[in-house]
Amino acid sequence: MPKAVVLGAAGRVQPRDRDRGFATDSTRLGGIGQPLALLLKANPLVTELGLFDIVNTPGVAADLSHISTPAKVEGYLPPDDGLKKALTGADLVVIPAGVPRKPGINAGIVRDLATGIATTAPKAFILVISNPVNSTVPIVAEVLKKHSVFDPKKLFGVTTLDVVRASTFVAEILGDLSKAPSVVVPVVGGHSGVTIVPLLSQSSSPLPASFASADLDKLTNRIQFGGDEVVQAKAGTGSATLSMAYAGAEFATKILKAIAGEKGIVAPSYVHLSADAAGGEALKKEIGQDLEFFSSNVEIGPEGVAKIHPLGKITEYEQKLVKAAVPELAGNIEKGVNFIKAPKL
Ligand SMILES: NC(=O)C1=CN([C@@H]2O[C@H](COP(=O)(O)OP(=O)(O)OC[C@H]3O[C@@H](n4cnc5c(N)ncnc54)[C@H](O)[C@@H]3O)[C@@H](O)[C@H]2O)C=CC1
Ligand SMILES: O=C([O-])CC(=O)C(=O)O
Repeated sequence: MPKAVVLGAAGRVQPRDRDRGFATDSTRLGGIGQPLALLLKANPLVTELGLFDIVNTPGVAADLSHISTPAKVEGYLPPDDGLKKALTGADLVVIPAGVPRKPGINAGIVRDLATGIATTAPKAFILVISNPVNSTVPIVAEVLKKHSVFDPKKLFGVTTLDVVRASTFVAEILGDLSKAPSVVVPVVGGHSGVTIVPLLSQSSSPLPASFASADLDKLTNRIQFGGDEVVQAKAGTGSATLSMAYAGAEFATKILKAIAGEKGIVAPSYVHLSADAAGGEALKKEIGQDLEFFSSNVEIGPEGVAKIHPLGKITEYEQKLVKAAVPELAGNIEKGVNFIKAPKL
């Protein structure tokens, strides 16, 4: 009977919130939280759906509650212990709260929400969407460690949008978008720029033989900087929201299936490398550095991470991409850790 909770679920920012720094434009489409909550409400595996935000959740919850699917929906605001009420009994907590491209603000928001999870739902699976994921996931881990409730098997940075983009772009190149749902391309590393490493040589649908190295550069760059493509098209009013909601719901569904006992659930995710001692250590050897977090294909069971898969056979080109990603990731992880451990430094 899984209860899913979305922290940052209201999405549509009111003009008055501009003064509080939550958005620069009230005409923006309205965030990840709302469409993600819609997709979770539509998922029959969810029996309870808790929505928390600093604005609008009662309205969003009332609206969603009329949809004829099993989940009972409740919306909560900060007054009267709203966060605690939203998190009570949560099996799965998804965090899209924050502001696009404002890493400093997001760090504080994620820290505070993680504190709520540590005290109210320490056994829940935690799915972090708020950017920069490479740093916000270590922030959540440090908060949980401080409260002595850190379970590395249950903390996930959501990198699914990179995987979704890679599938779509490869299907486009193959000239057959109907293949997009079935093309599988592992994307490893982290979730920003050069830390995003698509392993196109492992694509389930091989690229055309005519694919030149310049084409490979172009495709790799498009996957790494897909977020910029959307930011530019939205002309300053926000970043990817609908595709992220789709990706977030897809990953959440995998977790819900794993909780329900389904076997063989594998997805790339940014996880703590101690989550599975054997797999994590082997992965550290492959990437040549003792990183605390890295995204790779992860097998998920009812207790969380069951196995972290190795990168496997990768090309020289991909090895170079991994080499470029590692130092950047190390810096991002350190920033997140220091935000909690040494906030004044
Ligand atoms: N992991 C990924 O692949 C992606 C991550 N993102 C990130 O997701 C985050 C959200 O993006 P959008 O939905 O477009 O932003 P948005 O500004 O439209 O929505 C964020 C929501 O968070 C809420 N919020 C702010 N402070 C809060 C708090 N303390 N507690 C609860 N809710 C709070 C806001 O009221 C708003 O409803 C950003 O950090 C963005 O960069 C965006 C796209 C992809
Ligand atoms: O680029 C951004 O700001 C949002 C994001 O993470 C993405 O679209 O992948």
